[in-house]
Amino acid sequence: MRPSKRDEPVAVQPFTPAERAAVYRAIETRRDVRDQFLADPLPDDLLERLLGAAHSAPSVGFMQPWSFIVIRDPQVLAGAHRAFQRANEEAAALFSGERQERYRTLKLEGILKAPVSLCVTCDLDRAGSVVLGRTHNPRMDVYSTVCAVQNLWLAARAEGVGVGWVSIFHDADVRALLGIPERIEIVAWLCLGFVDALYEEPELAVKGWRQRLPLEDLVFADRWGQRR
Ligand SMILES: Cc1cc2c(cc1C)N(C[C@H](O)[C@H](O)[C@H](O)COP(=O)(O)O)c1[nH]c(=O)[nH]c(=O)c1N2
Repeated sequence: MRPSKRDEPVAVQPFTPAERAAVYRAIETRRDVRDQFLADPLPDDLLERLLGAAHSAPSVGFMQPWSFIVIRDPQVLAGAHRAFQRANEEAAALFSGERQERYRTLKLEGILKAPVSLCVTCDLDRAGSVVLGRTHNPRMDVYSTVCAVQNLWLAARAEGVGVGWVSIFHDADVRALLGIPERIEIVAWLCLGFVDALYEEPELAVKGWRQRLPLEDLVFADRWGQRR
């Protein structure tokens, strides 16, 4: 049987300098958004493009383990906000002294301000129990789902849409709120909405919580810990 065209790689078209710059600009100016969401609803076609970007992510064995729950119901959003508040209080209590005071000043979610939230889940059984590339590391499906989140986050930046990842929840609260079965892993709660202002640096750095580490401290040569 002759291979069809689809069976052969095609010549790559190099990115123009402007296209390349746009990719790096999206990466470098992407921010986690908590408070800058505008109330304007996200058009359906825009949301579809963002979901399409997420669905273009790499995945182990091409299992595409992700699902996306689009949440606009004010009651569900209010329930998520209450779940956040409960968990955030517990989290605050784990810091002490000045650190705890600073923690309490941080804004760590935008659930009620963002017009839509997305819950990104991972179905560990989507491609059966034996998955190409996952046999020796069962976490690979969750890693794949995180790739989908990052694709969406970068595409959103290019669309003028802010994304805020909220992870200060008890898993069981989100599961009950959204009716997620036990066998499905919850990976991310993302708040989405248009933004017209973003911090130039991570907000946690701007607010003095933690600074960006020097890249040269994180890159080794040939052996872990061995400086270049
Ligand atoms: C897995 C995961 C989980 C969370 C986050 C990120 C990721 C990757 N971040 C956002 C995080 O604080 C932020 O990415 C860093 O501070 C760096 O800032 P920029 O994303 O560059 O703006 C985050 N932020 C927040 O305010 N509340 C949260 O619960 C979380 N949870």
